[in-house]
Amino acid sequence: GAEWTYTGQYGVQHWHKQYPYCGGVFQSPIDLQTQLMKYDPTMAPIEVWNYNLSAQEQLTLGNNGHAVKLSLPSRMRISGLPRRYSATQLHFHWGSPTVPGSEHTINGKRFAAEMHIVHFNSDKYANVSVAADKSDGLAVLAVLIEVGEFNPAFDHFLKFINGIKYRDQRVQVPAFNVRDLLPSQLDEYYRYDGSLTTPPCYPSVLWTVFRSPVTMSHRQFLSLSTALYSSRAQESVPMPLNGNYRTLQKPDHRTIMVSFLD
Ligand SMILES: NS(=O)(=O)c1c(F)c(F)c(S(=O)(=O)CCO)c(N[C@H]2CCc3ccccc32)c1F
Ligand SMILES: [Zn+2]
Repeated sequence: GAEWTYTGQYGVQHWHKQYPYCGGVFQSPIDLQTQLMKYDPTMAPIEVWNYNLSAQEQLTLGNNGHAVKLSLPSRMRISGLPRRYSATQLHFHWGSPTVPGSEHTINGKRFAAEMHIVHFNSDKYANVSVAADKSDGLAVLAVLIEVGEFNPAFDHFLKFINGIKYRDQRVQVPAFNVRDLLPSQLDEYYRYDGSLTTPPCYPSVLWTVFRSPVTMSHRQFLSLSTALYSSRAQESVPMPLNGNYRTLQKPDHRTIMVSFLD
């Protein structure tokens, strides 16, 4: 898309000049603070459907200059939300090898990285582009990532990451069981109304942030946080892609619903 970055003259504090919603209300990410939380016993465990893709199928892994993005088939769905949502893509936010870079924080704790699986309200809208600016358009599953145990599920695409080092590069990768990227427990999560965390920052996202983080090994994390550039291959000055997380936004008197009672 048009020029925007995370730092410098087109960085997060400047987005609102070209993308007015970025200066609006109900923005994401936010700090998930205990004092804003309210237990909601009606929030059912998240259920995923058709996440177990076969290796015969291929997915597009791409570097769009802002994040590493994996395309997903719309038959992948989630339920346990007010409506049914179909997947469109997943992507990651990270810091650097030494600086954590999750987007959401929990009582001020920032995690090493964060994965987002973007879904759109397929009951109501034909595709994600039509849904993206509708208040009931999108639902994103957010998974916090810590450095720890090796996680074979991440290698399904990390092993191809050197094929998309530069902006606009894409490769086809064999599909896999995307459920393996999620925490084992899908019943404990935070829920709030927010926005895209990148321009155009539409306030159209029902956020579900799982309480349990997942892990990847230090080697896997180094690969994610050091392999990519936000610049194109032919550009003379390569710009490393890291720190692609937005600053924390105001709670704007929002309540964070939680599905657990501790
Ligand atoms: N953190 S996040 O989940 O809010 C989020 C991103 F962080 C992100 F990078 C992207 S993007 O499409 O890769 C690049 C910017 O549009 C999207 N893509 C969204 C933005 C608008 C749009 C329109 C069609 C398909 C996907 C998206 C996104 F929803
Ligand atoms: Zn994201």
